[in-house]
Amino acid sequence: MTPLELLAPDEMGRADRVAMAAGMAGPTLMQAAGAAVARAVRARFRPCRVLVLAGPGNNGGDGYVAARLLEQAGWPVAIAALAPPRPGSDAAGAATRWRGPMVPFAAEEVARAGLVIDALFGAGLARPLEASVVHVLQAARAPLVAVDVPSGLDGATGQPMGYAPQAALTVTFFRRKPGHLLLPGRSLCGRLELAQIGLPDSVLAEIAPSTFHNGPGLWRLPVRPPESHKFSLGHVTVPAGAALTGAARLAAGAARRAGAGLVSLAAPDRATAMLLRSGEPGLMVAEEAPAALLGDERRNVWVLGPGLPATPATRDLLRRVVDAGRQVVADGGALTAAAGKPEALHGVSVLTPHAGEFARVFGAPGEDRLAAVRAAAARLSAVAVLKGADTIIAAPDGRAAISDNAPPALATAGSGDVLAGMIAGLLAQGMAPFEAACAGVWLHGAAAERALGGRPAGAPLLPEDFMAEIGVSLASVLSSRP
Ligand SMILES: NC(=O)C1=CN([C@@H]2O[C@H](COP(=O)(O)OP(=O)(O)OC[C@H]3O[C@@H](n4cnc5c(N)ncnc54)[C@H](O)[C@@H]3O)[C@@H](O)[C@H]2O)[C@@H](O)CC1
Ligand SMILES: [K+]
Repeated sequence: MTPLELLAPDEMGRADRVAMAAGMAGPTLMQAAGAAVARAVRARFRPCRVLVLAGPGNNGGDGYVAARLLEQAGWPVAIAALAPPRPGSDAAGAATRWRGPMVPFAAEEVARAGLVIDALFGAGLARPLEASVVHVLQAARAPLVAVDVPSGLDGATGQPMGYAPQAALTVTFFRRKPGHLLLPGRSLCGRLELAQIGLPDSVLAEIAPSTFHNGPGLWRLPVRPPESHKFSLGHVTVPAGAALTGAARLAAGAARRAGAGLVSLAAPDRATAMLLRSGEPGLMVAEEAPAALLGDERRNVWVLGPGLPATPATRDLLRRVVDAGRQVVADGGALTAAAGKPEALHGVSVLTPHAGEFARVFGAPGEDRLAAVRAAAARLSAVAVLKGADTIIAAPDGRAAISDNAPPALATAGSGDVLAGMIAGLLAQGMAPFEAACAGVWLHGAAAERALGGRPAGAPLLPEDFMAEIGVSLASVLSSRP
């Protein structure tokens, strides 16, 4: 299985140094990295005229090794060096073993190639590419294979520093980097291959990675003991607004399917209660004012926001629920009601903003969304989930996870309400907030994937449709576990 830890470029550099201090030789790692690139190229492409663009650092060094091995395999290869490696460096060692043709670092050379290997910059990227380098990269007509990352892509954030080329294939080493999963990095990498180059996993003990690829290996779903009864599996309460009752119903339906023992909607008035009762038969509808339900401590988790208005009343309700010691998943109206006032959300367990809501509450996240979500989680001592095609989940203790299994079909109204309900349903059964949020996000994507059933990932999908697949997705994770 692909390891779940993700290493930012500086952590990767530390891993490298730890291994070297333990006696691992730099040239050995470089040889293994270059060999992995050559192997991936040979597996995916037919022999053709290869041009390796080599930078001055170790990324370039990997390129020299790959060039040599491809040439030995009979491929026509040339190298265009942007700058020579620093004398005495591992890359300089790799360069001296290259006996094949060197060509100018020029657009015409790139345009003539049948395959371009981009070994300009990897983890050592320090500033945006110069315009002349961008010009050369943009001349490529052929597929581009990136060594470690497409040059210009910040491996920590997934954002190009200005420009990064579109790769058909990216070969990275030891562990994936956050930028391989975060957008637009994930798209720019094309197909991603992870190669092991001899670095032992034990170096991770010193790095203590805190960023992970979200997947079932990262959390454990609650398993119902035989003596379970509905009251032992939590009670999720979802206050509904008078308008947008559908949002609350979706959240409540999702909480049930995620396994909460009891789920009830709280109606703001009699007419809304009637409307809500016409929904699923298993959903309970309370007609008391939400605050009157707070005395019942078995109502352990509240979903606040789907379909609630962004008003001071919503903010007050959130405060009362938190002060009563209940867990809260804050979404929609509850988030917008905290626009510019993040402290209004203090005490919630999980908040699930989309990009717009995140910006309203905390300000625009900027280039480094991973850092911004971590900062939001730390600031509120809550789990923060920034929803999107590359949902980021961060815990106040510094852990973060990146999800990449959401099909674009999930970009539809109601999808977020379902997610908030799923997370609440998992929390209600006793999962810890970070694990519940990660599991909810992943199962949400998995349910959508199932609902698509082989249709294109961007095909339209109704929340009702993928909600029906939550139970199966959950069951398949449970049954794949010993
Ligand atoms: N475990 C590891 O960390 C391993 C790393 N390897 C390779 O080493 C790479 C990292 O090597 P380095 O740390 O030498 O870094 P890079 O090779 O990514 O680049 C560093 C060099 O590029 C220059 N530079 C940075 N940005 C520039 C820009 N925009 N324009 C012009 N010059 C710029 C720097 O001044 C420095 O000379 C990885 O990406 C990977 O490909 C492999 O060799 C094997 C093992
Ligand atoms: K590169």
